[in-house]
Amino acid sequence: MSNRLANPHLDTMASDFLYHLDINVANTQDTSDIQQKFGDVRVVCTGGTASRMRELALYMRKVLGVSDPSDPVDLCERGHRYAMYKVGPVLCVSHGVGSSTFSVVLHELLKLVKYARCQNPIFLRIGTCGGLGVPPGTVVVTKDAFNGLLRNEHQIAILGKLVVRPAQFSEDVIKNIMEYGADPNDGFQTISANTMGTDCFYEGQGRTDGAICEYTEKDKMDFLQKCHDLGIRNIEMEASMFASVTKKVGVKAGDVCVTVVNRLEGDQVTVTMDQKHEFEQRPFLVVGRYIKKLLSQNLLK
Ligand SMILES: O=P(O)(O)O[C@H]1O[C@H](CO)[C@@H](O)[C@H]1O
Ligand SMILES: O=c1cc[nH]c(=O)[nH]1
Repeated sequence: MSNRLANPHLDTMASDFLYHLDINVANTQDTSDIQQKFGDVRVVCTGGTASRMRELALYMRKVLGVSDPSDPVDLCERGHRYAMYKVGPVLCVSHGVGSSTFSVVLHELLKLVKYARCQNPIFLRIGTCGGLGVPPGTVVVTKDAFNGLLRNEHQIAILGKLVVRPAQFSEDVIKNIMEYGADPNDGFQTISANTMGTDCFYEGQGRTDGAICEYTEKDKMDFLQKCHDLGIRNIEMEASMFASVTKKVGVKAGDVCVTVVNRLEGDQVTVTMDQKHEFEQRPFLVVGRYIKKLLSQNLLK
C-alpha cells in the first residue's frame, strides 16, 4: 500500500476524527501517537458481529502464541458502533450487516492504517453466507465478487450519479489462503469460487420468505441456477463493495465465509446456534493458518 489513499482532500486536512471508531487523529502531519498504537498492524480482519471478532481475537492469541489471560479490550467501545480488538499485528473489527455499515468502518480503517503508516496491510472479511449447491459448513474463499445484478462490479450513487467500479480480490491473497489456509484433513471443504454480495438478505438474495416477494418459486430457482452457472457458490452482503473499495485504494484483500444454508434446498437458515457457532470457527482455522504463514514468511509484499 502506498501511503496515499484515493482522496487528494485528505492531504489538506490538519486533523481527522474517525468518528465511528472514536479515534482522533489530532495532527495529520505528526501521527506518531497513532503509529505507536497501530503501526505494527499487518492484517485487518473484519466480520459482521462483535462477538465473532472478540472470539477471533482470542483465537489469534493462540495462533500467534500471545499469552494474555486478560479479557480482550474493545478499542472502539466509546464509538458505540463497531468493536475493535488488537492482537499483536492483527486487528479484528466488526462491521455490521451489509455494505452500507461495512463501507463506513472500511473507509475509517483504511485511513487509520494510512495514518499509522502500516506496511502493506491485508484486509480480510471472515463471515457467514448462504451456499449454492454446497453443503452447509463449507468454507468459500471468494474469487470474483458479483453484485445483485450479477455483474462483477460494485455500483454506488455518488453526487447523484451511478459510479461503477470493478470488484476483484487480490489473486495472490486468494492463492495463498487456499495454499496455506485450506487443509483437506479439516473435516470440511474449503473451496475457492465466485460470491454474490447483495444489498438485501431477502428479495436481493431471491428469498421467498421475506416481508415482500413478487416472484414465484420457479423465478427464484431460475435465478439461483443462473448464479450457479456463473460459478457463484455463496451469497452474502458485502463482497462486491469490499472488493471494489480495497481494489480502488490498492490494498490487498480477501473474503472467507462459511455457508450456513444451501440455497438450492431452501431459504430459511435452520442451523442451530450451536452448529452456527461451530461453523463460524471454520474460517478461523483457515484464516489463522494463512495469517501465521503470512507473518512468518513475510508474504506481505
Ligand atoms: O456473518 P456476517 O459477517 O455478518 O455476513 C453475513 O451475514 C449477514 C446476514 O445475516 C450479512 O452481513 C452477510 O454478509
Ligand atoms: O443466506 C445467507 C446466509 C447468511 N448470510 C447471507 O447474507 N445470506
